[in-house]
Amino acid sequence: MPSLTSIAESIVARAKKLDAYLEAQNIAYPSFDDDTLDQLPDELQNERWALANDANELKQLSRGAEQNTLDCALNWTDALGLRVVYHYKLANAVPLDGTASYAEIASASGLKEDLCRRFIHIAIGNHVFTEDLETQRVRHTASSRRLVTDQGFSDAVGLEIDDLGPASSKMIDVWEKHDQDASEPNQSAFSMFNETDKPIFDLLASQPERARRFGGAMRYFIKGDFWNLRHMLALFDWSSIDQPGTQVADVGGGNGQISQYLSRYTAHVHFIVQDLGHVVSQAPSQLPGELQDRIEFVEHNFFTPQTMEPPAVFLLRFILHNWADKYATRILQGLVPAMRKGTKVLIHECVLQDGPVTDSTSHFWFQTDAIMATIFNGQERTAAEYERLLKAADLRFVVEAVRRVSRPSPNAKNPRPS
Ligand SMILES: C[S@@+](CC[C@H](N)C(=O)[O-])C[C@H]1O[C@@H](n2cnc3c(N)ncnc32)[C@H](O)[C@@H]1O
Repeated sequence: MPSLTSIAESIVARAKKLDAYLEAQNIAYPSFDDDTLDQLPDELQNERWALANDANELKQLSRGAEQNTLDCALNWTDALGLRVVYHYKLANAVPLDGTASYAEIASASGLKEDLCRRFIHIAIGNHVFTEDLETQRVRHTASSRRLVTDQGFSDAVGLEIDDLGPASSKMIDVWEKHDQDASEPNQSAFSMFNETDKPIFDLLASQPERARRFGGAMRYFIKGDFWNLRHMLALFDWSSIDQPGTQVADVGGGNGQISQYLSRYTAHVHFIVQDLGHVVSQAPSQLPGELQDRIEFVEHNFFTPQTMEPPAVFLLRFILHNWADKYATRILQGLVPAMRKGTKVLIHECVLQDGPVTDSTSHFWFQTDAIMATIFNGQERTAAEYERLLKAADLRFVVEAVRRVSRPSPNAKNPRPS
């Protein structure tokens, strides 16, 4: 382990680089009121996340083993503070550029004044709101203000804090009930918490506001660079199959947005987007006219054997992580009847790193593993786990390559080259 001083020196070196850029561009230093680091160029965004990781490591070392573990154990109190803020829309009760008294916040939100004060004070510990010392009036920080001004951000916070976090409290009960072998999507912690035997999307289908929030949160998350579709171009040489007559099956391809993107970077490939009936019946109407003859939508349940002529490529993007091994294996087995020697299966997923991961950037993917477990009984996997899955489906699958995009923070907003 490096000395505290050397970690601190790394922090100083990184901070100097960021400060130098801000100064040269006449941009204010970041504050809790104004998150100016969002304005950093692509090449400095990675420096920013590295600074955060170093700072986090130094913080954890200086807090020490006990306090650091207790910090983790006490996370629920901060989550509760944020949940109260979210639930009662306390951020909306404070003017964007002014202040509000606790009485005014109480009257606008419907939450009793003393509860407003207590839980806003908890949130202030995470720089969600601040309070003027003399007047005791509440003022926004960048975080609380964004809850008001950015619906997607608010949806993302709400989904985690109001829906998924509480549902995760049932994870161990699910394991106990199913001999630690829970694989059914309708027996997830989410389903148990919501006292239903429906899987998440069936339940949300009858709850429009929750479904809207889920969709809003997903759209917010995939604005991050990790999900930028241009990575699809770097991960596979599409020109190698771009000949007349070539077909690509986009399995679970939704409304065809991936195929649409790829069709703009190929001249000849014909894309067959497969999904459930209710999805493919809506999708063609959203297709731009010039792509009508490049992209076809076909109803296909991926748990059933493929009946199409063997395509050059089966593309599975963010499909397998929604499913436990039992089902992921079946999805892969379903491809086999339409495979010939040389047929490619492109699995585009987050691939967990092997071994211990402590930096907060990579740790995010282990957090998504917890999310997959909670809502679907699904999971994120390492490369070795994907290989095991493929071999369990059919011993003839051969892993040719595992390609990773450079590892920007999943929440980084600015696109950067892969
Ligand atoms: C997480 S989304 C991924 C969509 C797309 N591949 C992407 O990367 O944006 C999962 C997709 O699988 C589809 N799906 C779920 N169950 C399915 C099934 N049994 N057969 C075919 N598609 C299914 C869903 O409708 C949805 O479009």
